[in-house]
Amino acid sequence: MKIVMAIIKPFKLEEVRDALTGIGVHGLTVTEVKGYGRQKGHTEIYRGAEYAVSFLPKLKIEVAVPSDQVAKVIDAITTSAKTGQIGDGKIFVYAIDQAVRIRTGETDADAL
Ligand SMILES: Nc1ncnc2c1ncn2[C@@H]1O[C@H](COP(=O)(O)OP(=O)(O)OP(=O)(O)O)[C@@H](O)[C@H]1O
Repeated sequence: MKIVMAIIKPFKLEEVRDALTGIGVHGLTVTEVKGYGRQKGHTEIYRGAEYAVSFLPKLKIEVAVPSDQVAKVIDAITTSAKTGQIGDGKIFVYAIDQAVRIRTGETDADAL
């Protein structure tokens, strides 16, 4: 199993969620975060205004999926979160050892 973690522009959340639902992803976690990428010192448009970038609001999305679904999830996020402008975000993938559904005690792929 893997966690696919994506940092996206906040206004892209609905599109990304719809794309993930469309490929059968049943759950995700969203966290409000702040960050910057390589454009630091340049500018980025946020809610119609141009900002000199230090830390900009972003959303962090985390999806736990079986390893064989990672490529599909990355593709769905990339396609739905992309504007083509700077600051579109990044995707990081890392391994997880275990998953448990608290209500039933199911584990690993059955718990996702
Ligand atoms: N190396 C990194 N490590 C951790 N988080 C990062 C890293 N790079 C970017 N991020 C996070 O991703 C967000 C979006 O990154 P961003 O798209 O601005 O990266 P970039 O490399 O400048 O790409 P672009 O050229 O598309 O602007 C940042 O605000 C930050 O939260």
